[in-house]
Amino acid sequence: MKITIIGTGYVGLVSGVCYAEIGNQVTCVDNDKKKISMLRDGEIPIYEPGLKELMDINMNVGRLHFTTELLEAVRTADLVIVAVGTPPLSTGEADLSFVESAVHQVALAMNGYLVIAIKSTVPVGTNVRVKQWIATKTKHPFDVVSIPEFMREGSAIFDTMHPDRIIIGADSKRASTLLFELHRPLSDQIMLTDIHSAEMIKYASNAFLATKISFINEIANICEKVGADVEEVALGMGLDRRIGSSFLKAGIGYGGSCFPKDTKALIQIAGNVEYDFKLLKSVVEVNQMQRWGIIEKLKQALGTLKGRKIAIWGLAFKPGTDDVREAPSLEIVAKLLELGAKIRLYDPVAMDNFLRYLGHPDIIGFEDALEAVTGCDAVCLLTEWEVICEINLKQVAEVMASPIIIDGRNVFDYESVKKAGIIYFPIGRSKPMDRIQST
Ligand SMILES: NC(=O)c1ccc[n+]([C@@H]2O[C@H](COP(=O)([O-])OP(=O)(O)OC[C@H]3O[C@@H](n4cnc5c(N)ncnc54)[C@H](O)[C@@H]3O)[C@@H](O)[C@H]2O)c1
Ligand SMILES: O=c1ccn([C@@H]2O[C@H](COP(=O)(O)OP(=O)(O)O[C@H]3O[C@H](CO)[C@@H](O)[C@H](O)[C@H]3O)[C@@H](O)[C@H]2O)c(=O)[nH]1
Repeated sequence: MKITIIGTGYVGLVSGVCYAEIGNQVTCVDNDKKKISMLRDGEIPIYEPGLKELMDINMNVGRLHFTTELLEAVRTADLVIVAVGTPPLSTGEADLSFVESAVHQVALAMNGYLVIAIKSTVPVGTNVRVKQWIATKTKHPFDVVSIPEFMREGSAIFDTMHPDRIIIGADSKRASTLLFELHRPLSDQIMLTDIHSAEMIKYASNAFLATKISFINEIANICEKVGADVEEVALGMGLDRRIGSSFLKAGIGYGGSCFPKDTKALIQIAGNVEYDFKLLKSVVEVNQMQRWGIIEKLKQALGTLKGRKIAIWGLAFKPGTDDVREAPSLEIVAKLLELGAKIRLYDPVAMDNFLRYLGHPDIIGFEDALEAVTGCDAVCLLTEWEVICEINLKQVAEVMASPIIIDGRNVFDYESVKKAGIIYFPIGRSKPMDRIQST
């Protein structure tokens, strides 16, 4: 199948590479000339494990191409997939201007029947508007299909090649058959549904996962007060198959380019039809509060933070990516600077992106996790990179001015930190000794 993808960001690039890998001819279009020139030279603008290797293979066999020439790419395609961004507006609503502009360009380029599939995350009802936008610009016949994307950054290739399910929202047999054929090699769990439901499945899935995270974070906060251990609680809850163990990891809350934006957008979608989505509003509020737990623990450990040297381990919103969009690290570091702390940063891949958002004379970046904590009064672990989880805690204790770890991702166990002589503040875990005493 000849596929043209408009928008070569995380989703467009990973999808393009994977569709090529299963034998399709793929052209990825972007209006960012610098990005396309990099990609043509075989360089990738993002950090995503396994992506470069798969991209090289498919470029070398001539199945994967990059261009800024949308018109030619649309005219030669059996299927056009739109994967441009839908960032949040200040109201929380999704900004659909990139989608609107992209489909206008597609409509103007059409020279016959075309299936246009929307992969961008768009509010319920958008694809009906997309049809209207296209119809005003072309006389050629077309179908619009919704194919929401569920990949996670950091494991995007695996998620795309082995998806739990494919959702196809369509109102035309011809179009849904084309999309079904494309995805058949990837999954035997393909659900055909109407367009509105497909759009809602995407938001509802992200909102549900975000709810699980905020739920376990509140349980963690209660655990701290009643002498329980949230890691034990999550393990015990997850053994119930109706609950499941995933997305029950307590910490500093969710970040990234999707959960924060999509939860707020769903609150708006509900609000637009006069429905007050109380539960989801609380999920967002709990998530926002959760990151301040790190600052509270630092104050508990050090008293004032003015003039203190604080190290930050991990800046990306999760391990496996260089993405810092809506990462808790941004707000936590900004708050620490406001409180007068001197910041030492370490992240294996996200440092440059972070400093682009938040450069400051009181911030110094390091290329080594141990160097970053040397001489520091405390370190806050914000992203559970493997290299940080496996650090030699004894060495950490030796080089720090005071060996204090605030563990925002609960990666260390009490025995190891105790042996290393570290003063340890995890999230939602009371010390085993305290638990024994409280029984
Ligand atoms: N990032 C993820 O993990 C993820 C996962 C699932 C769904 N989504 C959704 O997918 C969509 C894309 O997300 P992303 O993270 O890939 O965004 P992104 O910002 O990384 O990439 C979007 C790309 O589209 C390009 N673009 C914008 N307008 C264009 C136009 N008119 N013509 C050609 N190119 C254009 C931009 O230059 C950019 O390269 C969003 O709606 C997002 O919510 C993202
Ligand atoms: O138990 C957990 C699981 C995740 N997180 C945090 O939640 C955020 C999101 O993590 P994850 O879902 O793994 O990454 P994303 O790449 O944002 O993927 C989500 O958002 C994408 C964009 O919509 C969807 O496609 C994916 O299905 C959905 O998982 C990160 O900050 C994690 O640290 C937790 O705090 N606890």
